[in-house]
Order: sequence, then C-alpha cells, then structure tokens
Amino acid sequence: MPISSDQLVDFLKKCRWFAGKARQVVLASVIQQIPFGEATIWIVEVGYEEGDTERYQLPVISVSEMPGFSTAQTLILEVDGRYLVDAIYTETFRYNLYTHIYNAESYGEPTARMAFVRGKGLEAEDLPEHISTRVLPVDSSNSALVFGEKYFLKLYRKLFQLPNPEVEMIEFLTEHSDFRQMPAFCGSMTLKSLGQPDITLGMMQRMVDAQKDNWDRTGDYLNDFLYAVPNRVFSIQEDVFERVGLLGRRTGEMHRALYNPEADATFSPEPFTADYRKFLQGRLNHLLESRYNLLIDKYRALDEQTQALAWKFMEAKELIDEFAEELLSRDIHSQRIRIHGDYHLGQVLNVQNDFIVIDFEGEPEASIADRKVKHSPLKDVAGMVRSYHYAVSAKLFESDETRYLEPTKLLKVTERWYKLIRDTYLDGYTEAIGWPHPLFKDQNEINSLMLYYLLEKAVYELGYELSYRPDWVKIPLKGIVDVIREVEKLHG
Ligand SMILES: Nc1ncnc2c1ncn2[C@@H]1O[C@H](COP(=O)(O)OP(=O)(O)O)[C@@H](O)[C@H]1O
Ligand SMILES: O=P(O)(O)O[C@H]1O[C@H](CO)[C@@H](O[C@H]2O[C@H](CO)[C@@H](O)[C@H](O)[C@H]2O)[C@H](O)[C@H]1O
Repeated sequence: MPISSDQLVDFLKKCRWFAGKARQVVLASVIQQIPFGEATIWIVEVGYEEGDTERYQLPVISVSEMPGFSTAQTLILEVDGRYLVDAIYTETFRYNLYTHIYNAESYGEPTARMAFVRGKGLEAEDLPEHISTRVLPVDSSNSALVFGEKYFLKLYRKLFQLPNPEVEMIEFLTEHSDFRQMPAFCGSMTLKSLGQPDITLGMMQRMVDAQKDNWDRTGDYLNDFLYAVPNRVFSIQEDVFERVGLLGRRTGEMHRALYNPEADATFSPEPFTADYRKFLQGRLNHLLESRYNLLIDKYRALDEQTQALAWKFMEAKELIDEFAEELLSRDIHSQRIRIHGDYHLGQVLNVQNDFIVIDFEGEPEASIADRKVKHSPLKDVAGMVRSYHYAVSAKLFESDETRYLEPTKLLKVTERWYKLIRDTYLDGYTEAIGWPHPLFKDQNEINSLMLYYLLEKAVYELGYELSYRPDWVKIPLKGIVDVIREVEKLHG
C-alpha cells in the first residue's frame, strides 16, 4: 500500500517511540523496504525544518482483520477493507523473528539482508513451534516483545548507522565475562545493505521478572525517612545501607568485567590520550554553552530559589573553565574502558535480593559514535552518585510532609542522607574493584576525575530538566553548585 508523507507523519506522532514530536517535520518517507516473510521492514526517514534527519524502523504487514491486541500505535492505514498495521502486533511477524534468531538464519538478498545471531542465553529447549509471543506494553523509546515469558526482545525504533552499543555491551558481557547482573544476551538482528554500514534492528535478552526499578525502591526507603524528618528524627534502616553497598559492589564487578586487556579493540582498555582529553573538553564546552543558552531562555519561568542557583552557576563560568582546562592539560595515568554510559537508579532492576542492570544504549543526547567512546568507569560511578542526590532531593523538596520545614534545615538533612549513602555506595564500589587496580592511578586522580564527571553529568541533567521537568531544574543546579564549592576549596 503506498503511503503519503502526511499519512506517515500522522501515524508517527501517535507513537510513543517517535522522538521527533517536538520538532517541525517537513517530510517523512520510506527509503528502504526489506521483505521479511509476510511482512516488510520499512526504514522511514524523517526530515525536519531544523537539524539532522532521523531514521526509524517500522515493520508493516497488510491484514484483513485488526490484530486481537491493538493499541493506538497499531493501525497505520486502512484501504478498501484491509489494514496496514505495525507488524509487531501480529503473531506471524513475532514468530518469524524468533524462529530466525533461534536458527541464527539470515534472510533476504545479498543487496539487503537481515543477519540473525543467536546468543548464549537462548536455550535449545525453547523451540519456535512451542513459543508464545506478545507485545510488552512499556512506556519506552523502543518496542518490547516477549517470547515464552522468558525472552525480551527490544526492537530499536530510532536507527543509527553503526552497530548499537547496547548489543555490543550485552554480547561482550555475556560471552566474554562472568558478570551476571544483566539480562543474558540471546540474540540480535542486523540489517546489512551492500555498501552501507550495518544497522542494528533488535536485540533479545533473558526476560527479567523485576518487581521494581531501583529509583522506585529508593523512593520507598526515602518515604520511611521522610515521615520521620518533621519529628526531628534522622533514621536510615540498616537494610538500606546494605542495599546501597551491594549496588556499589555490583557496579565495581561490572567495571571489572569490562576491563579486559585481552579483548579486541572494541573493548580493550586505553590510556587517557590527548585526543580523549580534547574530546572531553569539547563535550563539556558544548554542554555548557547549550545550558547557558537554555537557562537564559527559561530564566524568568524559574522560581526564586532556582534563579539564585542559576546565578551561582553563571557566575562560576570562569572557574569551571579553569578547572576543566587545568585537569585536562595534565598527564592522567588512569585508564579508560567501555562503560554503561547512562547509569542511574532507573537503569537498575530489583530482582529478589539483588540487582540487574539494563539499558546499555548510552546517553540519549550523544551521537552513536560518541556513545562508544571509552571513559574512566568513574563516569558511571558519578552517574549513580548523582542519582542518589536526585532521589533524596526530589523526595524532600517536593513532598507535603516537608513543605513547612525551614529550607536550610531541610537542605542539611538532605545533604546528610546523600553523603552517608554516597559514601556507602563508594565503599562498596572500592571493595569490589580491589585496590590497587590498573584502571585508577591514585586517590588524587580519582578525586579530580570524580569531580569532573559529577560536573559533566549535572550539566547534562540541567538540559534534560529544563526541557522536560522544569520543576526539577534546581536538582542538577544544586549538584553543579556543590562541585563549584569543591573546586573553590581546591583553588584555596
Ligand atoms: N530484560 C528485560 N526483561 C524485562 N523487562 C525489561 C528488560 N529490559 C528492559 N525491561 C523493561 O523495559 C523498559 C524499557 O527498557 P529500556 O532498556 O530502558 O529501554 P529503552 O531504552 O527503550 O527505554 C524498562 O524500564 C524495563 O521495565
Ligand atoms: O531515559 P533514560 O533512562 O535513558 O535517561 C534519561 O532520563 C532520565 C530520567 O528518567 C534522566 O535521569 C535523571 O533523572 C533520574 C530521576 O528521574 C535520576 O535518577 C538521574 O540521576 C537523572 O540523571 C537521564 O539523565 C536521561 O538520560
């Protein structure tokens, strides 16, 4: 069925996974069609009034009846009593996907073929003919399919002209390490077109039966803490310290697994080269500039307390520049490896008495090439430390229970919780990494790099909050101001 640009745009705008909703679309068109059984995989290109074009994966199939389980994102077009639907909603398409992964079988012509890989996590007993399939209704930027209630397939929607970093990470950890706190790799599907870079279309992992992610679980702990605060009681249960320490240890184990001097170039550790330092500097400058501009744009809409923090950030511009320049112009002897890259409490699922780390796709704002750059693992550590700061700040600053407390007292309690939890997390991390470790030269480098990554993360978050959650802008700003204070201390 032919489809016009307007029809495509109307459909895309209904889809949770379409990232271009806030942008002005000029044209959407199907630029490649890859037949796959009764379905066809469309590669859709979207052009915007400003900025780069984007590509999306849309598997389609023409059916005479709407699928049993349908959502607002199912129907693309209806013509003469037939329906063109997103193929993930049909059993035929899902079954075909699973069968090809199970058999590690390629499909298509030499000019454009889909290569299917089967991973260690897929068990031989789960034969395609016995497998149940369904769409998992997740509020996510991709689509999720479930097979036999045992396997979770992420069908990537926004496509990149390079293999997806998540598949590389999960495959590496599953096949070449003994780290088991992530869902094991079960398979992948990649589009290989003649003369074009490979494009990852999907990845299958073991399905995790998670009760809650760790952002929600930390929120539960914080509720207990919060209720006591108005009674001038400061109480953190021993269980909370144990869980935070365990997460620190699991993070350390993840980084130990990713540190492999025997690995090929994609994963082998690298030194802090001049090129990397230039990359870091360029990235921070770019982030800072975009955040200053965004802040100026949105300044008047911010509350008084947030405006004051914003001023501190703006006034410290020179100090921040000096700090970054000084750190990045010295020789650094710690090492860099592939890391998670977007590590925060929401990326950790609670499973029984342990954790499972998910979503190794890297930072959403970064290009796909940048997401594969190796960093000091302290960048992940800083991400999680920031996340604990977020959790306590969001709870204490936004709750009814604490509304009438004096702001300076509230801030003190928040800081006390944050510092105890941060140190517990860091102790767990250090214990698992083991000391000394070739990833880190000495405590001095650790302190400086931590400060740098904390700053970079908080500046990144400032953009995220200014765009999506203006009420939370003060949280990353507070994080930035904390780093500024530390830097001031260093400069005497
Ligand atoms: N292996 C898995 N098993 C079960 N559920 C998962 C698994 N991986 C992710 N999820 C669920 O799907 C949601 C989206 O996953 P995520 O990796 O964050 O995808 P995205 O990058 O598309 O947002 C998660 O919040 C989690 O609830
Ligand atoms: O959607 P992703 O999980 O890939 O990550 C993006 O969204 C996150 C918010 O959901 C954002 O995280 C920030 O808010 C979290 C609380 O909601 C907090 O725990 C994180 O520390 C904070 O960075 C993340 O930065 C963004 O990339």
